[in-house]
Amino acid sequence: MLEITNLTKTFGANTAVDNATLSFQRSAMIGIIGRSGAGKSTLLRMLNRLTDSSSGSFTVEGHDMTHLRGAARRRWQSQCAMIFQQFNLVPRMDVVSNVLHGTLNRRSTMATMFNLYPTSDVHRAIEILDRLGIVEHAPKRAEALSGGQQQRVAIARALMQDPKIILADEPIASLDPMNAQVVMQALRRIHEEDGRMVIANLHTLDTARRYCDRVIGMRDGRVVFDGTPEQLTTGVARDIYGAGSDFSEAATSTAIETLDSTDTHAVPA
Ligand SMILES: Nc1ncnc2c1ncn2[C@@H]1O[C@H](COP(=O)(O)OP(=O)(O)OP(=O)(O)O)[C@@H](O)[C@H]1O
Repeated sequence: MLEITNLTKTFGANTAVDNATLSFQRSAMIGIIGRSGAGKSTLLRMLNRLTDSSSGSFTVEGHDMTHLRGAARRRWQSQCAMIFQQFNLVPRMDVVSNVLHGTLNRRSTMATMFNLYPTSDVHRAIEILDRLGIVEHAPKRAEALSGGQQQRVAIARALMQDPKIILADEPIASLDPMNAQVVMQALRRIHEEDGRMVIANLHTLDTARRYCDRVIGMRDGRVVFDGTPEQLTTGVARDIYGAGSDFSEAATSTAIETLDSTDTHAVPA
């Protein structure tokens, strides 16, 4: 369904993504790993058409998306929703209105100016919030929610677009381990239950192994690994991260702890 061919992005003399060629025949949950500056964000931004590529192309179901302009580009952007590390919500606006912003591409300027949403969209927003386990927060300002809850609002906003693909750029990098787990489980469920493709840039190996069907490793702009979580051995990870024999997986890892460890702490009487 998604074919990426020699996709390249240069910034001056710096090649951020270097001839990436990847084939995605069916929907999957995909993790992209690699050290800071490897080109992971730039790759996602090219797919979403937030950034123009310098050369190469990508097609979705045979249609070239690389050179779309204007309304066609905006249509594509609504089919591949993007989620960011910093959630990108409107902090003072209530949760439901933030979610309804996911329909902006479909609404007229007048409707947007006066915050007029069809009742069916409001109902759908509530349903999606319920599915993500945060419906009780619907009337609150986004800024009153925890980081993990805010990221789930951002996922809800993405789902309002009914996207084919969800691109997540470091979706859990700002979250504590428990919230990270909840957000990754939400993304996994969306993939499994809806059949949507999820491509997530992840900064921890254990998260990629645990939640993804396929892992792509990038180093210095190039795709240097493309395989299953089982194939992602410590040796392979060392190559992706360009580390020496002293490489420790823990250095890339924020292993998700369970609440069990905190349960054992005695509570003072
Ligand atoms: N707008 C830009 N202008 C100039 N250089 C850029 C721009 N965006 C990215 N780069 C450069 O492209 C390279 C790849 O950056 P990118 O953000 O894609 O990497 P990354 O793997 O996502 O890293 P991180 O995990 O730190 O976000 C880096 O060298 C970066 O400095």
